[in-house]
Amino acid sequence: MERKDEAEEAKSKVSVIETWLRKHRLLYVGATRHPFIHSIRDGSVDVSSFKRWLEQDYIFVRAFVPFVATVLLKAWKESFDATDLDVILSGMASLNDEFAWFNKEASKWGVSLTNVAPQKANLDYCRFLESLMSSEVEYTVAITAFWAIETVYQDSFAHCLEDGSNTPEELRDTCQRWGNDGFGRYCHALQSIAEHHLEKASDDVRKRTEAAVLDVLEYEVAFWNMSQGDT
Ligand SMILES: Cc1ncc(CNC=O)c(N)n1
Repeated sequence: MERKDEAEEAKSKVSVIETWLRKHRLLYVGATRHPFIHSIRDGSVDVSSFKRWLEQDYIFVRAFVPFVATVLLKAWKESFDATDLDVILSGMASLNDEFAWFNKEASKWGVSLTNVAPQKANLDYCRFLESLMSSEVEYTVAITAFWAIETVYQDSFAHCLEDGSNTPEELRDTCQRWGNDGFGRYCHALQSIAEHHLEKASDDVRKRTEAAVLDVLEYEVAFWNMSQGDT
């Protein structure tokens, strides 16, 4: 029995991304099971924290669009697989809907999205996005960072919709936005694309991609901290 398990394990080679997720498990869990997410899931969330998150996230997503545009540009230049473009474009299309959603959500909560000052954790994260927009950053680095950014939200908000969660009705829309199955499939598609490029990448590019993923996870933790008011 044991022998067979070992043989099975040897056959299914662990992917680069899976290896990183195992290696950096604590940080990944820190980003996707943050106290802010727990508070949404158990219904104890502080309304002012949620509103702060909403205001700040709108600013972040404004900066995220040009980042995704540069990922699209790199895919067009550096990837010979047309599905890369299709998947990234579908991500851009959902960002378009997201702005309409932010406006609707803001009016529901009595929040104004204009004239919000970005907080430090947000500025830092946006500056990091901007650094990834440089044409000197390889497509492999950029698409994998993109996957990580989307996946943190997918994993976090899907957790708030699982059986046994106690997410308040008025927050379910937010959780659905990123926690729905379609968004989950889109994140998997991004993961396959990233993995495909990582398999072919040089050690140097792989190292820099791993560092970028770790940066993303750290910025996400800081972003949740900021939302809770502990900047
Ligand atoms: C801070 C942060 N990280 C990831 C996402 C999800 N991507 C686009 O919406 C987001 N909205 N905000």
